[in-house]
Amino acid sequence: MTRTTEPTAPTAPFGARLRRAMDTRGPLCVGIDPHPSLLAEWGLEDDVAGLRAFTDTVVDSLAEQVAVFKPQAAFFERFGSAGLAVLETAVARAREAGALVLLDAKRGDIGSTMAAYADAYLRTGAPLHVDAVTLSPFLGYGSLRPAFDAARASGSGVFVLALTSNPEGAEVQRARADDGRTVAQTVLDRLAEENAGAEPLGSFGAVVGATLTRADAELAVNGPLLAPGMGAQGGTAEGLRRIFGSALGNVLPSVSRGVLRHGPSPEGLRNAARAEAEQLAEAVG
Ligand SMILES: O=C(O)c1cc(=O)[nH]c(=O)n1[C@@H]1O[C@H](COP(=O)(O)O)[C@@H](O)[C@H]1O
Repeated sequence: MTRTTEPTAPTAPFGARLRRAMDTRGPLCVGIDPHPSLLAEWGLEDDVAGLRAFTDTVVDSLAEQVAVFKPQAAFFERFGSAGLAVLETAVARAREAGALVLLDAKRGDIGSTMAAYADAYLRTGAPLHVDAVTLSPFLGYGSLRPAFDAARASGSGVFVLALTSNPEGAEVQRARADDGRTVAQTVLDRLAEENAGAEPLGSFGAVVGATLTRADAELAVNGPLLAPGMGAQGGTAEGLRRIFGSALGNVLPSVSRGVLRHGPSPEGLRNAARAEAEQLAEAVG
């Protein structure tokens, strides 16, 4: 009988591993969003074989170059268990090649169910264990506690939605609580508590869109700030300086379609990711 070996927990916490990846590979996250329209542009069918070819090409082309991949779970879930199998393989291959994997799942639920999500993504040895996962705090920040606990135990990380890149987000996220703080600021303040004392960087990040005009929030959470919305949604490298100010050093800009539309040629993908990284280094440095 063949025994499978349980992977050991990563030695360093996610924040430290992310800091090292951003410093050595540049602060760029490439989203893996296999939209049906992109599959068509790549000459692929909108089926599991097309999904697998697309995902493998992105991972094989960029895994030694980019700091972080962010697969968007929805595009894999569209295909049921076969799609999840593609995701599982991609996660393993990306991590083997030295890239970190942030699964964009935006999970959020009552605490007891949150514990099951944490078990799915943040437990060492789970089939879909990733380096970090995106979470939604809108059932109450405290409901995410099982995910923080699981992440600490396995050296993983989480990114909590604070100020999202879509225009509809503001009506919830900019709403003010009785103490005058916005909902987003309450999330950011709780993350700062979570990351207190962590060096060189905490493992618990916030999502702050690259499309905002201004943050109008205190962003010093001592953790990473994922900035999606670059490219296709209008976010620019120059805009990051305006939004993030002195927190710029902790920003992980994320681009999906802006890079993916340069495939299926591996060279095209690599050049696009390199160009993004250079622009970012110039704007952020
Ligand atoms: O959590 C995210 O990644 C996310 C948060 C947010 O505020 N806005 C946002 O666009 N995203 C995700 O980032 C990706 C953006 O893709 P592009 O617009 O193609 O770069 C999608 O997978 C979105 O689901």
